[in-house]
Amino acid sequence: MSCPKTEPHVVKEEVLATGKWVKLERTTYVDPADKIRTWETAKRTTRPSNTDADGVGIIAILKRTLHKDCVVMVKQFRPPMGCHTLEFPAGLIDNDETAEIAALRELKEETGYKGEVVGVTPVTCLDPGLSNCTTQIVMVNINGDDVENVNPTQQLEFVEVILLPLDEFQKKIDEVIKKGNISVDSKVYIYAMGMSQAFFKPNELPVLKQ
Ligand SMILES: Nc1nc(=O)[nH]c2c1ncn2[C@H]1C[C@H](O)[C@@H](COP(=O)(O)OP(=O)(O)O)O1
Repeated sequence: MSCPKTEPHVVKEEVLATGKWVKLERTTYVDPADKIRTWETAKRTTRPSNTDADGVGIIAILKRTLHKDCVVMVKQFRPPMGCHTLEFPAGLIDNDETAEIAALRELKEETGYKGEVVGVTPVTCLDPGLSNCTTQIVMVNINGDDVENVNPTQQLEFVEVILLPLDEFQKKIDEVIKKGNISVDSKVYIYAMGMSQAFFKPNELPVLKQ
């Protein structure tokens, strides 16, 4: 016997606790079997009214003469993880900012580099089983030969900038992980796996397999 199919939807959102940056809600929803259920949901309190994205992540490629292209990464202590993390530069979108403007501002603040936007993703979710948090990934090229990018000055003293060659990205990340006590952002690792696939096994892309 087949179950009747309902379009699942949210019917109620109750705030259980609110902090300055984050709130906890009880979300009441109707599931596909037409049953009423609840979910514990975390939300940021800071999402600007002009966008569905909370923040941006920045894939910044540093291009310099006579150097390999490098991905600009940041290492910092993340209190929720209780350890350092290796991430793409990232940050929250300020009110009335576009993703592109936020990305160039955050890149400059966190790494000192001035970049040029070459692409931007749609709004994507980050951890949908826990939170409605969203991000747009912004692709940025940095002209490392430009005089203002030769000795970049960051504005955040607790953020360490790490340059990793694009053609060995996954290998270099694995080396960082081996040293221990650091967590790598899953977006970073998945990008690294995609790069390895593209560089070393282009004919084995899953889409080409029968
Ligand atoms: N969940 C958070 N708890 C906090 O206590 N403070 C937080 C949270 N999220 C952001 N912030 C604060 C910390 C910074 O001062 C500002 C801006 O963060 P931003 O640099 O834009 O984003 P991250 O790269 O994710 O730190 O917000």
